[in-house]
Amino acid sequence: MYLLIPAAGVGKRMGSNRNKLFLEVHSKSIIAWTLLAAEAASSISWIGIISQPSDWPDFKNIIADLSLTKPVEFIIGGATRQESVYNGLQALPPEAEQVLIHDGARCLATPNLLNACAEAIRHCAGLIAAIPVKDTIKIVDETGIIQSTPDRQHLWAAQTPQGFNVQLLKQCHAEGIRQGWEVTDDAALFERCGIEVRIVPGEETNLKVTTPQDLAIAEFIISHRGG
Ligand SMILES: Nc1ccn([C@@H]2O[C@H](COP(=O)(O)OP(=O)(O)OP(=O)(O)O)[C@@H](O)[C@H]2O)c(=O)n1
Ligand SMILES: C[C@](O)(CO)[C@H](O)COP(=O)(O)O
Repeated sequence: MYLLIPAAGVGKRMGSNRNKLFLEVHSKSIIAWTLLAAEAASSISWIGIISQPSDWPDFKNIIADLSLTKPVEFIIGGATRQESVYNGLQALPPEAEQVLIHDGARCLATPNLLNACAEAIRHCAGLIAAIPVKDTIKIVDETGIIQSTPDRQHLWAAQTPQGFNVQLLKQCHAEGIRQGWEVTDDAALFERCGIEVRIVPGEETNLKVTTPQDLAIAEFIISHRGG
C-alpha cells in the first residue's frame, strides 16, 4: 500500500517557531514516531513525505537514524493541507490504485490501524478512521447563543489514516479546485462529490498533536505503552 504523509505544516496552534513535527515526544521527534508506525505496518510498502524543501535535510537525518527499510520519497508541500495532498497524489507512482493518507502529526496511530485501513480500502472507494464523539456538541451562532444540539449518535471525530481509490481522489481534488472548495480533510472532497466514505474504527489514543497540551498527552501515552 502507498502511504502519503502530509508533513508540510507550520504548527501555528502549537506556537512553535518551526515545523512542529520536529518537536520531541519521549525522546523522538513526532515525525519519527509516525514513520516508525509506517515501518512496522506490514501493509505499507512505499512512503511519500509531503513537506517543505527547507525541512528536507532534517527529515533525511531522522530517516537515516531510524534505518527505515521502506522506500521514502520527498514531495514538495503546498500552502494548505489540501494542496499538500494534491501534490502527493500527483507524485504517486502510476501503478498506485489505492492510497492511505496519514497526518505526520498523528504520531500515535498504531501499525494495526494502518493495516486495518489498508485492508479495508481494497473493498471500498473511500474510508476514514474515526471515533464516536463522547461530548455533547452544541451548534453556536456568532453571538455565542446555542442554536441546537445534534444527536450524538451521528457524530464521529475524523482521524487519519484516510484511504481512497487514487483515480477518484484525484478527480475529487480537481473538482475541489474548480469549485474553490477549502476542506480540512480528503473525505470532505469525496462527500461533496457525492461519493460514499466509510468509517473504520479509529483509536482513542490517535490524537493529532496540535497544541502544547496534545504534546503532553502524547508524551504520557507513549511513555505508558508496553513493548
Ligand atoms: N500546508 C500544509 C499544512 C499542514 N500539513 C500537514 O497536515 C497535517 C495536519 O495539519 P495540522 O495539524 O493542522 O498541522 P499544521 O498546519 O502544522 O498546524 P496549524 O494548523 O496549527 O498551523 C500535519 O501533519 C501537517 O504537517 C501539510 O502537509 N501541509
Ligand atoms: C485530517 C484531520 O487530521 C482529520 O482529523 C484534520 O482534519 C486535519 O486538520 P485540522 O485543521 O487540524 O482539523
